[in-house]
Amino acid sequence: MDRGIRAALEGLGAGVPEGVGALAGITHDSRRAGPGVVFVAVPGFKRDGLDFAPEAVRRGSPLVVAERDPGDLGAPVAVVPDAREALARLAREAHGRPSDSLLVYGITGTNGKTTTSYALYRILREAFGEEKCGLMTTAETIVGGERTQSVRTTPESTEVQETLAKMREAGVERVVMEVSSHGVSLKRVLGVRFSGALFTNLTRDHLDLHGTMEEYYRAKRGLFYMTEPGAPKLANAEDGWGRRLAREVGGVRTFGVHPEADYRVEAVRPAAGGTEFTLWHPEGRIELSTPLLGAYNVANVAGAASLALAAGVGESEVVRAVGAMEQVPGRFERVSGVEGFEVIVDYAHTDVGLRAVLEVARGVARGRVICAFGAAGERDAAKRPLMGKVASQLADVCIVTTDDAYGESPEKIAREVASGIRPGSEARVIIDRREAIEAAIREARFGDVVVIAGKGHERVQHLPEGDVPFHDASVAREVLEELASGRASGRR
Ligand SMILES: CC(=O)N[C@H]1[C@@H](OP(=O)(O)OP(=O)(O)OC[C@H]2O[C@@H](n3ccc(=O)[nH]c3=O)[C@H](O)[C@@H]2O)O[C@H](CO)[C@@H](O)[C@@H]1O[C@H](C)C(=O)N[C@@H](C)C(=O)N[C@H](CCC(=O)O)C(=O)O
Ligand SMILES: Nc1ncnc2c1ncn2[C@@H]1O[C@H](COP(=O)(O)OP(=O)(O)OP(=O)(O)O)[C@@H](O)[C@H]1O
Repeated sequence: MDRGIRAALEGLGAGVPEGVGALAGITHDSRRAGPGVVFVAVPGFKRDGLDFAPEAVRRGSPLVVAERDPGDLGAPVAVVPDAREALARLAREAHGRPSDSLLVYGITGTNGKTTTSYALYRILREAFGEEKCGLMTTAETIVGGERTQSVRTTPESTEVQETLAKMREAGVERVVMEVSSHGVSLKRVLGVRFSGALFTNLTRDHLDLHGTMEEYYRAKRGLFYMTEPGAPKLANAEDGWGRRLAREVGGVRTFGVHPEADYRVEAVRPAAGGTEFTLWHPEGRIELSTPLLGAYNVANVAGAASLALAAGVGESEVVRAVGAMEQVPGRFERVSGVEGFEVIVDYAHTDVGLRAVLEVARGVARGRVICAFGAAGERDAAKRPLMGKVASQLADVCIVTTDDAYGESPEKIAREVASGIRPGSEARVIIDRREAIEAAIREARFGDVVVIAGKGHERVQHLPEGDVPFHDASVAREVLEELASGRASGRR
């Protein structure tokens, strides 16, 4: 590790000053600093990492890497032009360039990244075995079958490289990695060698970071420029940005129901407990049957199948794996109950995601669709009324509640969401998420579908007063149990 870090610093034109002892790690977080651990001071959105350099040095960091030398830190400072880039390059070298020994497939886009990643991971598992495959998504990280919950979609470069190194050491050969636009823009995946890339779609989100859709698109496109020439690259032909990507970047092929798609989807039909469709590919066609519901999941599964075929996986493995796909945590997750209605937990947190899940819910419902949802704080505020509008168009009853408010007022966010609700719709605001879920479930009657949208697999709710444990599916289960026991004892 020491040699790798020194070489990377030299590569950045900084070098390690005389007398610095053995280097044993890299961090951007002073709370993780320690003897031998190099502290990289990143100028953040909220704070300047340099403010924490004295703490890192106190904890034992022998070297600080920063964009300027504030003087007298008590440790030498290596000055670099771009701290995030330095962090990524140092992390890659510190871990011995793990992606050079792996085949890493990056999945990007606004919606569908996690589902597409799980589908591709399932196919690779079928073809190469569980112990040879890894997965990094918003929901989980899986190393050779061992699962841990994720905190972020694409973590900082130190964690990306560390996880890839862990995978390499465990004997993993192929990795599916969900890559967020933050991951590209904030250089979290810089230095990862990608052996395949896929673009799902681009709709309004994260403009708080990117400013414009053009910049947001360019961030996603960045993944394709980091992908090896000649490696399989796929873009969704149903999406205008996807078609643009295919025109702009050499070697990108397209998938979807679009008539000119290279991997063309045809004859989509509902089947018992799922969906069937035909996928034409350059060497023929396959009939796919997936337990997932909805047109958007056809796009997700078709994308994953196309990338797998382009990467050389056999048709029969693709067909078998797609047919055996497991529940993706928090994506159209059915919470079982005995009440004669369905409760669905879904991660939809944009107007597009909400439309997608509510359309499927409408298809499943024999009665009404009841939707409890909210919008996140400190994130692109313009999507809030759009979410209210979509929910009131597609659900019979809307309950606006709190998502992750972070430091923002939940009441203010809810007002902004509710401002988009169509006049005359049946809608309520219940700020407390638990109470909102309870109200939605108590409202349901035989044949109805309750959709609890926004937090999916997540187990923490970020509120102005701090983080609290919260898991939509567990809360829904508790409410259903209360209802069942109340009914058994004659209450209700
Ligand atoms: C906008 C954004 O992405 N912010 C991330 C960024 O924050 P920042 O640069 O503003 O950091 P900061 O808090 O100002 O601190 C500056 C520096 O001081 C350091 N520090 C801070 C405190 C301390 O005690 N000691 C210390 O050394 C920090 O480690 C950091 O390097 O760097 C921090 C350190 O890694 C992240 O925790 C933080 O993610 C926040 C929590 C976050 O919510 N990010 C989301 C928006 C995100 O990244 N989402 C994407 C997209 C998901 C999707 O597609 O929907 C994702 O990939 O997950
Ligand atoms: N291809 C798609 N098009 C539109 N909406 C989709 C698509 N796939 C999934 N969705 C909706 O978006 C939600 C999130 O899906 P998924 O987790 O697969 O996307 P994601 O891109 O990983 O999201 P995030 O970046 O926030 O992690 C789903 O629960 C569903 O409601």
